[in-house]
Amino acid sequence: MHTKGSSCCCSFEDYKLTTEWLLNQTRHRPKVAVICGSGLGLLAEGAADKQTFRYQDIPNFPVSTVPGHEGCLVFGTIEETPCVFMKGHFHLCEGYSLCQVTFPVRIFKLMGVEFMLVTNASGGICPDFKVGDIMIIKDHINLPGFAGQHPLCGPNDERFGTRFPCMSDAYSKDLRTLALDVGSELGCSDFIRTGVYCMVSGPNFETIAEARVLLTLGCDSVGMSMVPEVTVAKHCGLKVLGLTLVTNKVSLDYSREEKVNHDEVLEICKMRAELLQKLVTTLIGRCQQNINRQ
Ligand SMILES: O=P(O)(O)O[C@@H]1C[C@H](O)[C@@H](CO)O1
Ligand SMILES: Nc1nc2[nH]cnc2c(=O)[nH]1
Repeated sequence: MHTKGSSCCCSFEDYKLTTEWLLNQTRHRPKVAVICGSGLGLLAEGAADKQTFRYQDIPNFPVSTVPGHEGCLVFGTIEETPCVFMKGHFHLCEGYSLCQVTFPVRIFKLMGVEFMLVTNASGGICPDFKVGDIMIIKDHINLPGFAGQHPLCGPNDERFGTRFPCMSDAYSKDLRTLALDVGSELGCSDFIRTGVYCMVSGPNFETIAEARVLLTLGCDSVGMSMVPEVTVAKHCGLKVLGLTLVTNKVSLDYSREEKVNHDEVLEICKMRAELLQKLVTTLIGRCQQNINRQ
């Protein structure tokens, strides 16, 4: 089903088979999808009436290999809103094609999902950012995409979206405003930021020279995921909100000695997981009110 190389694409039958398999296995019909980044699987714990499927048991699904990614799909409800959570997502640096990385997004679309909340861990580039900040993503830079590593390269299936999609409004303004309002209600305004997120492939963290380039490009934080999923979500008409947790400061200065590592990333995710769960749960509840009003 998956072939290597940038023209990798899954056939519509592959998406249909997986979707039908899931629709037969669960009575849940999610309206909201939440992709949980490294160490953020706790977000799914707040759901009621949970039903869990391991990625390895779902036809055509890849499996998570990065520590901090449990590798299961959790259906459930948050304040009466039917949701589906990805406890762990996929990365280019794991060796997956972008078709595999973004495969779940089109499944969510076919299942009837309307909103997608994506979370991940990232390194803070903006000098004002602090470890533990939560950045609401207003825009992204798809660096791998500049070099043709792009989930929409290859044959375009019009059943999902247009050949040349607009990406300037990838992150819903309404959902960003809602996230800011909910953040301030929860007393988090001191560490809620808004900014531009840049994706690189990884798996190494940035050199100092690379970090300086990203700062010059206007990036506020950098990570190794999220952008392919957002791109495919926008292509197929899902509303998207991206929240990235700043788990470390990217070094911009040769005289500074600190060295980032994945354990440190997971430590900060653990510290903020409960608050992020509260933020996401409240947001989903408000989204439902928006859906009801539409
Ligand atoms: O939240 P994600 O999965 O993007 O986590 C980032 C990317 C790497 O998995 C990890 C590096 O520490 O952080
Ligand atoms: N590329 C990148 N990804 C991250 N994920 C968490 N922290 C970082 C970082 O500093 N750089």
